[in-house]
Amino acid sequence: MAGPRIALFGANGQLGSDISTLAAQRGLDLVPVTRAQLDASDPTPSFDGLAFDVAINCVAVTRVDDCEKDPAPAVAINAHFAGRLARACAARGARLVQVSTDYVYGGQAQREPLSEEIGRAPVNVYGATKALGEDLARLEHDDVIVARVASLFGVAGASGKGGNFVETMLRLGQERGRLTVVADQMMSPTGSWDAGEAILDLIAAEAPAGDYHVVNSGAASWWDFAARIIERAGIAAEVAPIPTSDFPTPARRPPYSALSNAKLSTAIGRSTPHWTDALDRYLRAKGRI
Ligand SMILES: NC(=O)C1=CN([C@@H]2O[C@H](COP(=O)(O)OP(=O)(O)OC[C@H]3O[C@@H](n4cnc5c(N)ncnc54)[C@H](OP(=O)(O)O)[C@@H]3O)[C@@H](O)[C@H]2O)C=CC1
Ligand SMILES: Cc1cn([C@H]2C[C@H](O)[C@@H](COP(=O)(O)OP(=O)(O)O[C@H]3O[C@@H](C)C(=O)[C@@H](O)[C@H]3O)O2)c(=O)[nH]c1=O
Repeated sequence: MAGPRIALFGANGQLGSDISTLAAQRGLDLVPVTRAQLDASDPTPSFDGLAFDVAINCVAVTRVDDCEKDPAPAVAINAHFAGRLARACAARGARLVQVSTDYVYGGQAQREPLSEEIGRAPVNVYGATKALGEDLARLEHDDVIVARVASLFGVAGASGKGGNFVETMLRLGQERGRLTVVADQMMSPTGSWDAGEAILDLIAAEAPAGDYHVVNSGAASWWDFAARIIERAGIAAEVAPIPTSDFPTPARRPPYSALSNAKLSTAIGRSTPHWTDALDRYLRAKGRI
């Protein structure tokens, strides 16, 4: 076993399961922590018996519309648990990698890839609770890396969502033959495998504490993303672009949350693959191409 001992909270999730696999491949000393061992909604969670040098927090409530309808679980898990874990890290002198989201943005005017310098402006409860989680973690501890990932797709699928956008598009494309997808929301599609690689690289590089946009290269609208998924999987379905006003949802989505990953590239000494490359690897892993 090499390097620091890493405790991975949310180890069974979409991102967590890829990080577990990657850590095993790299021969890292990783301790998976799952819901069965620790309930993140507990106001007094016990971290007793857990020894680690770095914690990665992949725990979250990820159903964006549910957060809007009932904020309480997201406030407890996305926000307060991050603060509680940060306090436990501070007590141990351990670094915290707090996984966050592009949905901390959305209210800003800028329409070019956002750097870490721009102010956060969430437009929904999920994003607001993730932003609060970042803040509470930093209040409790100096040594926090906030790793903002986005629009994740990984082979396990998000356990909270019961899948991911790629699987939804593949299913709807086969069932309906015609999809309508919003073309006026720009973001950074990101394979959870590549996000996991970059997070482990940040840890290995002992990158300075602070915020990092941990995303694949390139930006896309959800329509661009859907059209590419359907085309690469060879599904005979039309993908029609629509405005957000034609797809009402309980929670607003950011009109623009494409992220610049230049700071990440500098920190880990490489750029991340383009999202189309990550999508091809995902579809291959799923036996779709
Ligand atoms: N999915 C996405 O598109 C994006 C996700 N993110 C962020 O990435 C991170 C990982 O998300 P992802 O892997 O996709 O999502 P998942 O829903 O797959 O993972 C969430 C994890 O949180 C765990 N969890 C939820 N509630 C509790 C609880 N009460 N106690 C203990 N564990 C709990 C889940 O456990 P269990 O497996 O037992 O349910 C799961 O392991 C999160 O921080 C999320 O906010 C950011 C941008 C995009
Ligand atoms: C299924 C579907 C969705 N859409 C729209 C709705 C929405 O605006 C957009 C994205 O859809 P979803 O609801 O699947 O995505 P959403 O749950 O908003 O995804 C977000 O999840 C959280 C956890 C994050 O942190 C974000 O980075 C982001 O990945 O696509 C269509 O236009 N047509 C469709 O058929």
